[in-house]
Amino acid sequence: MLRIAVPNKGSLSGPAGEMLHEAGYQQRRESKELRIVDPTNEVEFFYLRPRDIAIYVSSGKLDIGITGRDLLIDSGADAEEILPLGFARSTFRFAGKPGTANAVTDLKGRTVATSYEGIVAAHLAEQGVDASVVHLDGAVETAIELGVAEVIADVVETGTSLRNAGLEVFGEPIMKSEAVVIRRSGADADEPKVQQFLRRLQGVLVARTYVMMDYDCRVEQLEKAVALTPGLESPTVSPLHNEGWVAVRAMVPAKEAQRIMDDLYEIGARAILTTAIHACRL
Ligand SMILES: Nc1ncnc2c1ncn2[C@@H]1O[C@H](COP(=O)(O)OP(=O)(O)OP(=O)(O)O)[C@@H](O)[C@H]1O
Ligand SMILES: O=P(O)(O)OC[C@H]1O[C@H](OP(=O)(O)OP(=O)(O)O)[C@H](O)[C@@H]1O
Ligand SMILES: [Mg+2]
Repeated sequence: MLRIAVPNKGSLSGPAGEMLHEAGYQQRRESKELRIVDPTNEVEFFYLRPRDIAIYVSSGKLDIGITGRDLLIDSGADAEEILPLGFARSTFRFAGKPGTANAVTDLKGRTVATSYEGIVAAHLAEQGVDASVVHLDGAVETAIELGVAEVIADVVETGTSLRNAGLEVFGEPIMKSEAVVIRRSGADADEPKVQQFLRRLQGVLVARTYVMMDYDCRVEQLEKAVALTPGLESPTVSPLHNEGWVAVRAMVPAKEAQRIMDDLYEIGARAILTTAIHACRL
């Protein structure tokens, strides 16, 4: 049975559960449940604190985990990312009151508050900057107002939390993060159960980002039309009863679907339809 760690709280928890559900896995019904077995798919899910997931996975007791790239790196655990999942996207940055600093090199001798001590200490060392790091569990934006630190390093998504605290980012982004699937470093990459799990999640990612497009066009326009909708492999082209016409079917990126429909119409394609993809194996 495959043993998988899933975030039990925070920004990662809801979207991770939704993705697993879309991939056909049974998920817990109550937020207090700490583990469940999905007997049909022969998987056991452990609902753990996102911060602890890399540690459990690196111990080898759990095969796979879903966590944030920033949390994985911060933990220093011996685990590696095997599939990015596209949600909980964030950037990790320094911030302070306007005018406090312009670059990481300005932090020499100063104090930085963060919940991600591992990332910050490593970044400061890499840049050769000698600064102190204070660990706080969360809401680090308030640390400056209350005099615990002059600078913070935190997750930024919309920037609302920083603005509300009267803070501004400075320096280069320290890292970009998103939810990722992890496993123990060097674990068997070809394990069939792991591969099947990854294919299912990849199927969800594709189903979320692509739509199926169908249209009819005249044979003379086919090459131009296919250039607009090349599909992932190659589009399906079928003859129509009306001579000189063909029906074309191809997957297209959902974000570009309306523009592609306009372009297809321009070159004479008609009956252009898009439909959602519910599941997929590439
Ligand atoms: N506002 C946000 N937008 C996008 N991703 C976020 C946001 N806040 C945190 N994350 C991401 O979520 C992960 C942190 O999850 P975690 O559950 O520890 O924190 P949280 O979502 O802030 O919840 P908590 O209330 O427990 O602090 C990290 O990968 C981080 O990059
Ligand atoms: O740029 P924004 O869109 O404002 O998002 C970033 C904020 O979201 C997270 O905080 P959270 O609400 O999880 O609280 P925490 O600081 O206690 O983790 C993060 O720590 C930032 O404070
Ligand atoms: Mg948080």
